[in-house]
Amino acid sequence: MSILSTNPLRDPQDRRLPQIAGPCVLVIFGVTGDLSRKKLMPAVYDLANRGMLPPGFGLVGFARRDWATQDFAQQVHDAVKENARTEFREEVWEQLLEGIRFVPGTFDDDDAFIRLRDTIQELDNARGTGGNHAFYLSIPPSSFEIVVSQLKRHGLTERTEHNWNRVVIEKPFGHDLASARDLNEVVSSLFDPHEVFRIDHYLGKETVQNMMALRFANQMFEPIWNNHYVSHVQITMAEDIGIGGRAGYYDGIGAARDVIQNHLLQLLALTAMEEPTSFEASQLRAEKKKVLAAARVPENMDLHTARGQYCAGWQGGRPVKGYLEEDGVDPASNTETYAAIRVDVENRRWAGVPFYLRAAKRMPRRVTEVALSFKRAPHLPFTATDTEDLGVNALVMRIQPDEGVTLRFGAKVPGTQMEIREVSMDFGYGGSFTESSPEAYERLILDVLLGDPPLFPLQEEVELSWKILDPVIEHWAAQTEQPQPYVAGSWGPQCGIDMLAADGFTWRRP
Ligand SMILES: NC(=O)C1=CN([C@@H]2O[C@H](COP(=O)(O)OP(=O)(O)OC[C@H]3O[C@@H](n4cnc5c(N)ncnc54)[C@H](OP(=O)(O)O)[C@@H]3O)[C@@H](O)[C@H]2O)C=CC1
Ligand SMILES: O=C1O[C@H](COP(=O)(O)O)[C@@H](O)[C@H](O)[C@H]1O
Repeated sequence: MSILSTNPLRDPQDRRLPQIAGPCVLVIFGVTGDLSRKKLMPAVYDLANRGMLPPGFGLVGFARRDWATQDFAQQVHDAVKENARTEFREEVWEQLLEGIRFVPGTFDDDDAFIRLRDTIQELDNARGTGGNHAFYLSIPPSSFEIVVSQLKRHGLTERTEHNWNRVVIEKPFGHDLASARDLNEVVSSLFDPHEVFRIDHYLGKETVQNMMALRFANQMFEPIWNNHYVSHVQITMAEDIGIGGRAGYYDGIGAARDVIQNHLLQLLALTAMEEPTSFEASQLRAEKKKVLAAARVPENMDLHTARGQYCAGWQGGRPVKGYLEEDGVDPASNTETYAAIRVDVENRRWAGVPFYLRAAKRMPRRVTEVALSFKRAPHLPFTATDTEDLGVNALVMRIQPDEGVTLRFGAKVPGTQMEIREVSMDFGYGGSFTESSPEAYERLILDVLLGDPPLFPLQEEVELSWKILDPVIEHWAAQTEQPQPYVAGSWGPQCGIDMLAADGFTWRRP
């Protein structure tokens, strides 16, 4: 019996549910890595549990550990038990298990790719996949090219009109504009554009998709969504964690390339774009592209950018025990773990409204939000004392972890005086919906298997984002001093505070 037909989590009559993927094999390169363990394998299980995967689904792991399929299956099982969103059901697991295989090898090992091809063929036959394959590259960006070339070399990119082969590439796509173009040249020589899925998992988040619902399904926000009313926008992605065991990837990449180039600029694009004519991939991407093409960091980068590196504290006036002592980090590394930039969107709607983007590790708490701060009312018929605690009006889209939307405004404090104080009106997912949000990777993996592209950035978006960021990275690379230290658990270095103060603003403390 299929997972679908036994699944209590799925109501087959519900027309709003996304389609179910057809028979296929998903190959994950880098299955022993952090992302695969925490997100990808649990997402595959959750999809199976929700009835979104077909009975003929196969999962192949590729990594350099000398594992047998049982070892890999155990790894998937543990990852699922630890990180899946839905309850563990033995019958779902058993059915998934039948399609699980493991291929040990390194990316430059031709024999390993021959074994991979044989394994996929065996699964194609056993599971009736019709020769449909998705190759997920959850690997260091420096290995994207070699893996894609190996797929081609071993005939794994061949398709007919009856089957499909798709490649899923994790971010960051390149480390600057030139390398993104080089990588794209390799990828597009082997895959057609509609076969390439560049993942930016922020686009798979419910709350990020809700930004479009909030803006375009309602009448009341649009009239104030422009430079007549908005004074500035703050986009924050703060993480309380450090780099964990990911020094090999993170050191040399840093916060700006890791998340500003992709997640935060995508959030900016969704905040600033015009209404798309539909949510078809081409329309949505066209609007995002216009924003990214109009966005730039102002020229004075000493003033309008800031970078920092976390430390544990200070001793004798010097920072101690921080990022530089993490396992695998170059002790002289100038990689930033805090990055903040001002971006101006040079078009009629946003002229004069700075967008401030900040991303950092080892902040006081994990929070991602997009906050629009509004201008003050042109006239206040109150005394200055009445409005001492008024603050500025703000609309905050809380992306995570406390998902929802907050509106901040002034209200009269009960009593005989006309005293105004800042208050909040909150929408929270937990309180308003009984439906649970799928994890971003669940949605995105399903979209890959369905061949549904709107939530995947195009190469042009990737290039436009590098065009915005490259001058900043070049500016920082030319600096002789280290990124400014900040104590882990604080809201970042002084230069970040100064960056906003120069424009007369302060960072929100979410
Ligand atoms: N971790 C996260 O939270 C996120 C990560 N990403 C992106 O996902 C990708 C993977 O990240 P992450 O999982 O953190 O990285 P990890 O360093 O944790 O994992 C990398 C994986 O690649 C394998 N690998 C590396 N080199 C080779 C090689 N030469 N041959 C075979 N296998 C190899 C590793 O195998 P082995 O175990 O043998 O070393 C490991 O399985 C990156 O592009 C990253 O930007 C995106 C969003 C979030
Ligand atoms: O892309 C990345 O995102 C994670 C954070 O993801 P989130 O969904 O938990 O916000 C970040 O830790 C990692 O450095 C980065 O590569």
